[in-house]
Amino acid sequence: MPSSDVSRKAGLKRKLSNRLKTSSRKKFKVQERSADDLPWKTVRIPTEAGLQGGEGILELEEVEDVEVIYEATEGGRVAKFHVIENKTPRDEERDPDGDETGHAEAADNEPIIVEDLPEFDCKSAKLLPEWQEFPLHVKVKMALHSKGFSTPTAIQSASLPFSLSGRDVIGVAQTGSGKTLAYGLPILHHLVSRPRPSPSHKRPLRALILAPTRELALQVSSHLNDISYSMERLTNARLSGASTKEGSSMEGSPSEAETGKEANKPPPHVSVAAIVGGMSSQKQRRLLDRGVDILVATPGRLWDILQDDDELAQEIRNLRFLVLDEADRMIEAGHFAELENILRLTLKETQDEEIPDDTKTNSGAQQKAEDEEDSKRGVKDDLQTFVFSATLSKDLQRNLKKKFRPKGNKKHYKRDQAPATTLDDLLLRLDFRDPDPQVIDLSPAGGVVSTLQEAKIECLSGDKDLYLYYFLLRYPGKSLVFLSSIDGIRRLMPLVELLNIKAFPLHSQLEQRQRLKNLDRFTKTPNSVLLATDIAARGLDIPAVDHVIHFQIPRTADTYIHRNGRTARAMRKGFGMLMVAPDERRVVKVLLNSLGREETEIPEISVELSMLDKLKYRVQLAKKIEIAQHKVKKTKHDRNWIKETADVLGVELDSDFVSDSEDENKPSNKRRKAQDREMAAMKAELKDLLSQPLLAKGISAKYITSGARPIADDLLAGQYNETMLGLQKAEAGSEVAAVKQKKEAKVPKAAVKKEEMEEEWRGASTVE
Ligand SMILES: Nc1ncnc2c1ncn2[C@@H]1O[C@H](COP(=O)(O)OP(=O)(O)OP(=O)(O)O)[C@@H](O)[C@H]1O
Repeated sequence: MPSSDVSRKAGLKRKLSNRLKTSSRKKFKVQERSADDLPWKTVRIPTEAGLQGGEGILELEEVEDVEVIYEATEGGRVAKFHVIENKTPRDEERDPDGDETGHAEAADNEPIIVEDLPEFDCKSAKLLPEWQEFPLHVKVKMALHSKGFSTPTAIQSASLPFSLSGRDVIGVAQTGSGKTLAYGLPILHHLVSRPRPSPSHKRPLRALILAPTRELALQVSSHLNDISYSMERLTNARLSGASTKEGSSMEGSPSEAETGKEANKPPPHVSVAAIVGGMSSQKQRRLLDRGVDILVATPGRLWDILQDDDELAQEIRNLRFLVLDEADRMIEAGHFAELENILRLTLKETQDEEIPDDTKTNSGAQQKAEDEEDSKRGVKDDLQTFVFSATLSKDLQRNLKKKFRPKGNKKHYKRDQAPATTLDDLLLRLDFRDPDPQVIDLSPAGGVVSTLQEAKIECLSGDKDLYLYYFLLRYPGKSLVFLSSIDGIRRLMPLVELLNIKAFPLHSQLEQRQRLKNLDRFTKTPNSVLLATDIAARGLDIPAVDHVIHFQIPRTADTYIHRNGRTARAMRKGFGMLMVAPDERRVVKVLLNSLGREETEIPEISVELSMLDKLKYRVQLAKKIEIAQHKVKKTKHDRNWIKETADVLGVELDSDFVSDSEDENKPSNKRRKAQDREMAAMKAELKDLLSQPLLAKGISAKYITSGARPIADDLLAGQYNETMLGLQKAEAGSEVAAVKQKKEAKVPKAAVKKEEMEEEWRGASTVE
């Protein structure tokens, strides 16, 4: 290490110390690092020095912007290294003083915040070698380490070099590939690199993340909060005068929040909040009044709040980061107008933006000149924009890029321009400050994640309930079942419950609190089922979903990709199954063709027909009960409605109607009683059926070592299906592969087709 550098920085420290001694101003500690983790740069050794090879010197390194502080400890004098601000080029442009909180000149009586950064040496301890190339703040790295994220995902690796150097990024990568942190890490890095905001100042909004659904917005905010909490926990920050905890380690000593020492706790370095519809808007407003760094919002609720909050509107005009997560879905979700209104706030104040006029073209020379002008101009101001999705059409990506290419024959976008009509139109109005936003497209061919096994079941639509029941028993696990309509969920829910399947609904007509509760219960209940509409299709990161079942066919290829994306996340295995009725076959074909795929690529799952027969009666009986229950509920509901309406209108009801419920001998009451008895009998029968073991063909339950298929060995090896005795435990994907191989190996193609067709269209059950 060249000693001149160190002594220069030591001098700087002395200067700082002197100033601090004479002032009671707020003091911020900058990053503290171990010697090995300083931003060392290799010194090029001139060839003329003649030191190459064999001289005992392999590499010389130097370091800049580091304070060396000597502390007297019991064990002697200890040197500590403080790195001064870790900035992106844009930070420097915007904020040469390194304080964008607007309170560098803090009040004299403010408390001092002290932080203990634990020894975190990713270089020498090799804790996070895979993250080494990314200049992320040490606190961010510590949090990544504590979460066990030892390797960046592909989209993170590909986008971080650009986002950390201040560029705008359009990122497309498969579902479950870590896109949230791909855009979240540069934001966290930026925020944690500035001094910790003062407790007595409202922090200005720095990042706005827009997400299409409430659940996704809440999930993104909790994901980022999680990292922020980890940073906090590992940093052990406290207000000066508070007792110091000893032995702060990489795993982190308990935080003050955990030990209840709230009084000494400074505000978090980074604060993240979500504002979404369906939750208390007063509370959300209070949150905003207190000030947050990162706001995650659905466009609808944000626009509601913005309409009477000029301060927030102003903050959005001054954002440092704007993120559109799953932008394509935001349009489908009917947030078009609100989204556009919000985006208008982020347009550059002084200059109308340009969008290309595709009807006119540029000459090559003109184009070149304008490109040069662009690159000379560099970034216009400091807003960084990130657009991420698993599905952003190639056309749109091209158009977004093209926006910055041909500058001749400019068409100006004005603030009062007519509303956008398509996603392309809308995104083209995004005011990227970067003259050449970086497009990173890592989406897999055909939209299929490599760890996803796809399959289908072809059956009559009336048989879907039966096949679904079969699937859930045959392949226990966490299953997310997608339906296209809320009515469909309302019909299926009581049926699966009668069949003793643990199921939870999720759709837009449920209250937000109930939606979150159901998601949580689904997450925590093993072998449970979530019956959901497409509000659950995008972005939700529910841990360990084993199966995605398309009970009703998705309407678009994008929805198919996003639904499937709820499983096979973060390189885990997953299974997606289409349930195709004859009249849906064409839709499936079109859908797959639009992904450049063939319908025949998706194999059929093998079904144990003998088992299906046994389940048929259960399903029929459950349906009968469900229909009868529905009838009773409806009659009750109608009677109550008539009574309530009559009350409101002050109308007297017919005496027969009023006394109906009391008179035992009335024919209608007798009928009702008989119905109740019938219902009780059916329920008892179903209960009995559900309690009986389901035996596969050739199985003897009494003599497990005999019968056509002895099951003793499977039982001993724990390889048995718990509800279907005689069938081995199996993963849904493995049975698909077996069928594929069998067909390919043994049966001539023509014969397979005929046999399959007969089976496919015969149907298995009828609804009575
Ligand atoms: N570097 C990493 N190492 C390990 N796990 C990670 C890493 N980054 C993110 N994850 C985890 O991967 C999971 C998926 O991440 P995320 O929800 O960001 O995916 P996504 O690409 O946004 O998916 P979708 O397109 O469905 O919204 C999360 O549980 C997240 O915690």
